[in-house]
Amino acid sequence: MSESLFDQASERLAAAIVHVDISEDAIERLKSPKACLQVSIPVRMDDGTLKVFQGYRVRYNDLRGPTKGGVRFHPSVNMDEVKSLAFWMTFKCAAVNLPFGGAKGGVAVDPKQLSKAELERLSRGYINAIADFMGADVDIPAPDVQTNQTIMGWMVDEYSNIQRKLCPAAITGKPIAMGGSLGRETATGLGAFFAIETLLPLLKMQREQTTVAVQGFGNVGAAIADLLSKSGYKVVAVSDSKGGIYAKQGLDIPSIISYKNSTKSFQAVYCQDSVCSIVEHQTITNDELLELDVDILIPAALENQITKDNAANIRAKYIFEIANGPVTPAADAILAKRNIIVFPDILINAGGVTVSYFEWVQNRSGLYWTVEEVNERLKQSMVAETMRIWQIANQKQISVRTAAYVHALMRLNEVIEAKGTRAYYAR
Ligand SMILES: NC(=O)c1ccc[n+]([C@@H]2O[C@H](COP(=O)([O-])OP(=O)(O)OC[C@H]3O[C@@H](n4cnc5c(N)ncnc54)[C@H](O)[C@@H]3O)[C@@H](O)[C@H]2O)c1
Ligand SMILES: N[C@@H](CCC(=O)O)C(=O)O
Repeated sequence: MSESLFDQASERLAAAIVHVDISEDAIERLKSPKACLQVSIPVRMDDGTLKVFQGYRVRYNDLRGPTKGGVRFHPSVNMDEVKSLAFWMTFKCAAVNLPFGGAKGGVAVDPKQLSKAELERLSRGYINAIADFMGADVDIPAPDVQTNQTIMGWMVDEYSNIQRKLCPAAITGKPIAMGGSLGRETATGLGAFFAIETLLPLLKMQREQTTVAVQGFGNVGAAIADLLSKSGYKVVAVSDSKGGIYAKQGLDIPSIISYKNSTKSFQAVYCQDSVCSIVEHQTITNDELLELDVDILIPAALENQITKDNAANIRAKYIFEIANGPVTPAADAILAKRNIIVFPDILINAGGVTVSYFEWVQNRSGLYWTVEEVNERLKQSMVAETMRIWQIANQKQISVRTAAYVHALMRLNEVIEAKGTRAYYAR
């Protein structure tokens, strides 16, 4: 039987616990989710028919604070995936020292097949179905794959209607007009950028000589490609679910973004002469992108992209995981033997949830920050946690991924110890 995504996620914990002085009780607590909810969401479609969608929310662990994590709208969403994503959120929030536990949610749907009105009804229906499971002190949703500010706006409005009061801190990644934080939309990409910039001199690399390929050109993939290319890195390849483009001399990312925004189609980017004329390029498949001979490979789409089947073909020197779970444990082992260093999701993509935390703080204090303040605080956190995890990896001679889990586990263990046995129902 093939390993489930959650089995794969759990392997990360097993690899880390041998390097941490942590009690058996604490390990047991972290092996399974606190609560898993599956809901049916009836939605009236524009043609008058009723369609029922399956929704999920997993609160993995709330030892360090209210659970936190995004909501994904994608046809392949299922309980195993949501549980794994919630597990990663738990370790991510601890790795960057946010006072949150981990959660994740999702709906099995292809949002591109819905009209805007249907999408709004589904988003509101999802919140209606999980309303008793969430709240600013309980569980705080946010954007993830194929959800965005607009959807978060509908969701927080629905939750506030149910509670009969404004509840801005119950959901992050909202429109600015509804209490969203400046800088949240680009935060995941910017956080990853700060991590890469921190590591670059340690890896003895220079921006202008560094080639980069980015898989996924959505909220986070486009942002990191843009930041890197504007800072002098040579972004030679980008892709979305339908395929990608490659140019040895580097792509003009701002033009590609503006072209994609105006045509609403990434595919048009590599089919239209106007962009072909900006820089000569060739089209490539996603598989080809992953196997390009580049310095840095950035998977920024979905999980399970680098597996035992293609790990031997990866030619990048470094992999920075912006997607959650893009490299499987079996692939990790193959990459490690080939001296390819993987910088893990729970560190590299933590910028998004970090600025979600800033948004929650701003909502609760009623005092709003400038984008400069947001970005400066994000930078301080990403630089400090990246350095610490890199040091742990070097001191203990372990992978950077295991070091990130060790770092998170030490913080989780502290709170488990501090709470004592009263945290357990059975003694
Ligand atoms: N949005 C956030 O705040 C945030 C924060 C941290 C991590 N992440 C993670 O980053 C990843 C991307 O999230 P996003 O918010 O950018 O989603 P998005 O929906 O905005 O973009 C996803 C992109 O991936 C592409 N894609 C989908 N399947 C693909 C495939 N098989 N091959 C290549 N490209 C494919 C899509 O076409 C799209 O360009 C996810 O793993 C998500 O969990 C997101
Ligand atoms: N979905 C994002 C952001 C979560 C949040 O902001 O709560 C993640 O995977 O980190």
